[in-house]
Amino acid sequence: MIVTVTMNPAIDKTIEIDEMICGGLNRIKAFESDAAGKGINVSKTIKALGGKSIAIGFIGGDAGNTIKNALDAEGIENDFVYVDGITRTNTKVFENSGRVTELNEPGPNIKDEDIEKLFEIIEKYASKDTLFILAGSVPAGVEKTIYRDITEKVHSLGAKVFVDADGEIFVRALEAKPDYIKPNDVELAQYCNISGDITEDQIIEMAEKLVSEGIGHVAVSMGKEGAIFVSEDEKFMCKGLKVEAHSTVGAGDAMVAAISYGVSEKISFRDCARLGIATSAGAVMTKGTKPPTKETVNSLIGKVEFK
Ligand SMILES: Nc1ncnc2c1ncn2[C@@H]1O[C@H](COP(=O)(O)OP(=O)(O)O)[C@@H](O)[C@H]1O
Ligand SMILES: O=P(O)(O)OC[C@H]1O[C@](O)(COP(=O)(O)O)[C@@H](O)[C@@H]1O
Repeated sequence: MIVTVTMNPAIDKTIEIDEMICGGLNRIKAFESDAAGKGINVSKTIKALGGKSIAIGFIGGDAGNTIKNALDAEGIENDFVYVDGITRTNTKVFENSGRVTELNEPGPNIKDEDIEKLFEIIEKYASKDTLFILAGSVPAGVEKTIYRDITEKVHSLGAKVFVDADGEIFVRALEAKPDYIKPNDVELAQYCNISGDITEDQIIEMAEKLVSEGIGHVAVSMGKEGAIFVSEDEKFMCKGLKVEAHSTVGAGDAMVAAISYGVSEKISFRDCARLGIATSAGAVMTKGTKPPTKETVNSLIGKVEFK
């Protein structure tokens, strides 16, 4: 069973404009809204791949209900804690040049009692057959150590954990040795205090170090360049696929989803990587924050090359 935990869900509002006029009037050409937030995107992509997951986390207000209704409509099981505040809206501005500007809101205030309820739900699902996906930022009121604490709790119940986060939340999560992580190259560089571009050799070196410290599997995504995958037994790089890019928002979540789905289907790490590259490339081809169809993924998977 896969359980996605989204502390800070969002309605992603994708806006298309010709060119951003900062400090002036911008006319919107087209817009669309999607139920999102990292774990929710993972659940939607797992569904698109033919798998099942349960989406949990905090939702509130009309935006929270919109997210729940969207998941219900897609047949994605969910078990949220309802909070007093309102689930955020994240605005993604697309310009003709392809430049994307993301404006992510902080999210509602979470109370201690909400966190306690979430832990009860988490413990309910935690068993040796569960893979938890802890993904994205955390809203106000939630300590940056929360992913570490959840990882320790569910590890003690035999479950596995996949962390996709950045900054302090990521650093603190590593203390509990998650089984899978997927930083992107920029996040990894930040973690290693590398200013400027991180090289492939530096990524491999750092991923190997993390594995030697007890992180089970490390996938480092590098945008259109592809990704590097390291575990105790294996190390390989996959080139990014050449596709017509519409929106890279959600590409990382698509990779997390594909690897998690692959793990739940007990396929090899190499095949998880192959599926991750194909699914994330497919996600880039969709507009807004939408997963690719299974047909698109199937049409891309044979094109994945290992280096
Ligand atoms: N322009 C692109 N063309 C093809 N694949 C892409 C492109 N951008 C991202 N991807 C795929 O999506 C994966 C995740 O993208 P990345 O931008 O690194 O993640 P994140 O969204 O977490 O920052 C990449 O490893 C790659 O496989
Ligand atoms: O919780 P955060 O870090 O603010 O990120 C949330 C945002 O990231 C996304 O999940 C997309 O993430 P990726 O592009 O990394 O896959 C959006 O749908 C959402 O608005």
